[in-house]
Amino acid sequence: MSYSRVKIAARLRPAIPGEPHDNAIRVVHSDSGSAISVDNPRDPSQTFKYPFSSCYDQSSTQDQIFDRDVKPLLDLVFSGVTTTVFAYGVTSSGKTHTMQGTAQCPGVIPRAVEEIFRKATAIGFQTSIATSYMEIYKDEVYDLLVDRETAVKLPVRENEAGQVFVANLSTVPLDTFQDFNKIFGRANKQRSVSSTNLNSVSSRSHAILTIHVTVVDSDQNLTLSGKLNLVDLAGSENNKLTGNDSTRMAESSAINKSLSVLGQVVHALNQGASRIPYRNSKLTRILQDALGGSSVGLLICNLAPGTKFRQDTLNTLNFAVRTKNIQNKPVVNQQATVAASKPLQLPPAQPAFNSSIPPPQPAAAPSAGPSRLPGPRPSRVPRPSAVFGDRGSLPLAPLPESVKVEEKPSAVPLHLTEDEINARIAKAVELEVARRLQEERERQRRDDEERAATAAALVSTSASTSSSSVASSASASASRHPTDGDADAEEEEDDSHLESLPSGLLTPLLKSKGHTSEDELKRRLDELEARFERANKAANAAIHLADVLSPISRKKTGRAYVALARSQSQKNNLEVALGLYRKAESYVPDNVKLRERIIEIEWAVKNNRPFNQSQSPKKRRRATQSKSKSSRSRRKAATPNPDADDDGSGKENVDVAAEAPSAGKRRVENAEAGTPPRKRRLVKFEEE
Ligand SMILES: Nc1ncnc2c1ncn2[C@@H]1O[C@H](COP(=O)(O)OP(=O)(O)OP(=O)(O)O)[C@@H](O)[C@H]1O
Repeated sequence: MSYSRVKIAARLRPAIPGEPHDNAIRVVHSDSGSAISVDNPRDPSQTFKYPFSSCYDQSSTQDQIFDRDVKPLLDLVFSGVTTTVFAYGVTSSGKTHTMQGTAQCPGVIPRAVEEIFRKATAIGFQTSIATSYMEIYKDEVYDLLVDRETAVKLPVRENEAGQVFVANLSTVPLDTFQDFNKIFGRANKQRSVSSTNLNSVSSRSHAILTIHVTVVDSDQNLTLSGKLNLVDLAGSENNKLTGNDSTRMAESSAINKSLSVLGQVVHALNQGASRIPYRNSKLTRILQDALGGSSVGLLICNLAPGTKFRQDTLNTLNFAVRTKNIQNKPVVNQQATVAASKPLQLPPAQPAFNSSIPPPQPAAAPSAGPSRLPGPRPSRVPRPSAVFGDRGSLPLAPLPESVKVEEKPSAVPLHLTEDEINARIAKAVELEVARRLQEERERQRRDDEERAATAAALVSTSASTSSSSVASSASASASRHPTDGDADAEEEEDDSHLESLPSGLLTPLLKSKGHTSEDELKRRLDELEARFERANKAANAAIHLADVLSPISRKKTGRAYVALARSQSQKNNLEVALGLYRKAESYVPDNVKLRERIIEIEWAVKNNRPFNQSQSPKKRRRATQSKSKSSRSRRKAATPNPDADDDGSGKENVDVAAEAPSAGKRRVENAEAGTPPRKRRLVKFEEE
């Protein structure tokens, strides 16, 4: 199988009037290539370098980007390959400017369509061009080629071949570039935009324009169906900077959520995960083909200049680095051309985005004919191809080796008998029923996931009185690592992301609300594990529950076990506590403090010694506060407290590993000696 990686182009926009600008983000060119250079926010003497094959600086022009990175892809479209160009970046970084541009400085979209018309004329073969245009606004899909007033939410569906398509999306045949300009201009007025502090015309939706190109070689009896998807993503937003009101906030949260899922998809693809969470948002579902599918991809990373945008820039660049590794398996969509025959009325089940559409009407001689909008939706029923004169074989661009040629069955069956037609209708009905069942299953799955997320939160509530501080410490920790980028941080924030958890698994944890007794918590945790074991057995798999929970759920489950363990150790049931701490460790294996606690209790059990439980969280907090007042009083306040790490909430046991790895190492070493680990550790603290 041949692969094609997503190509990356980075573009830094100039500062716009009134915007403070500095040199924190730069484009550098050297003998080894070009790169984006960003000062390290924590240490300005250091810089991060992101090398990409195309880096455009603030003086770059629209035609430079088009000529160098987009134009070469158009040959592929004429060869029957789906190609996707998407602009990604924080709000106001120049995505719409790059993709749409202005009348004076047209962007990638008008340039690409103009070039497609030019090529269509030049190749001298029967070529038809059509367009569809949709926006994803608050995770709903709308057709931008119909009147806004009458536009309805469009469902995203999958056909029997597993191809995702937007049902009822109109596809408008185009005769000339001028036709396109009119339609595109009108549609853009319908796109959802608003003014924010960062951008007076900020896009509030993701816009996906598709140009369908169908080339017919009647001599070879071949029809090639290529597509160019041009995607202007909405920008990720920091609500503090944008000054969003409640409506904008709702839009912003939908934008950020879908971009977060995009990050998760890219992350999962890079990890080679068995399940890629395409279905978690409409954006990723629709872009599925461009991300690890059969499309050739170009990601344009738009960057805004200056220190103000530095963190966003790092996030964008980290996303680009991950996207660079995605491998697509491009295919040529070709099918045998069929002679004209009586059109057959079949239910519209043709994918609108991810697979070839039926050939639209052949392009007529250029004319400034009336626009097809807002007339009735064009039919999506396959149209017969016309027969053309002898022109030899198609002068197609040589295909890269990575592109696989895929024969598709003819779009229009010939000479069907009535029985055959009935059989097809029956099949279509069956498919529709199957689709509805699938939708129902999908709905149930989503419900289960929501319940699972609630259950995980319930575990947390039961286990910890200060779980919110865990969340804030987790997010603080994420923000402390600028190069970690958006995808990881977002993944951590998404509590409900329980990847391959068998459905209904966490249901027992939902049974009662409010206060959960220790016994009840224990019972539910046992039930949770037992159910998982059963599911595991049924699936003949040897997977541990911890392996399938999301990081957040793992932490929460670990925390629940820590709470139980702590309670047992307070009652001096050390062996039981030890077992529970070990359970907790299986969910958070990297936690240094938890490991240390286990060693301490093991030591106490082995030597038949009591184990001294910690102070209450309040006391410990007070002790910590007084610590900061003076180093002298700190020594007194921190009276040798063997449990200083454990406030009973279990929270510290799941978040500190990254903070104190060296301390943890030191303590483990101590534990191997013959004296109680606590005392030795305290000596160490005194020494410090
Ligand atoms: N290369 C450029 N040269 C000149 N001006 C630019 C350039 N790129 C962007 N701009 C200007 O910056 C502003 C923001 O650009 P644009 O609207 O394209 O951002 P965006 O990333 O699409 O934002 P949003 O996500 O909020 O829609 C606009 O005023 C635009 O004209």
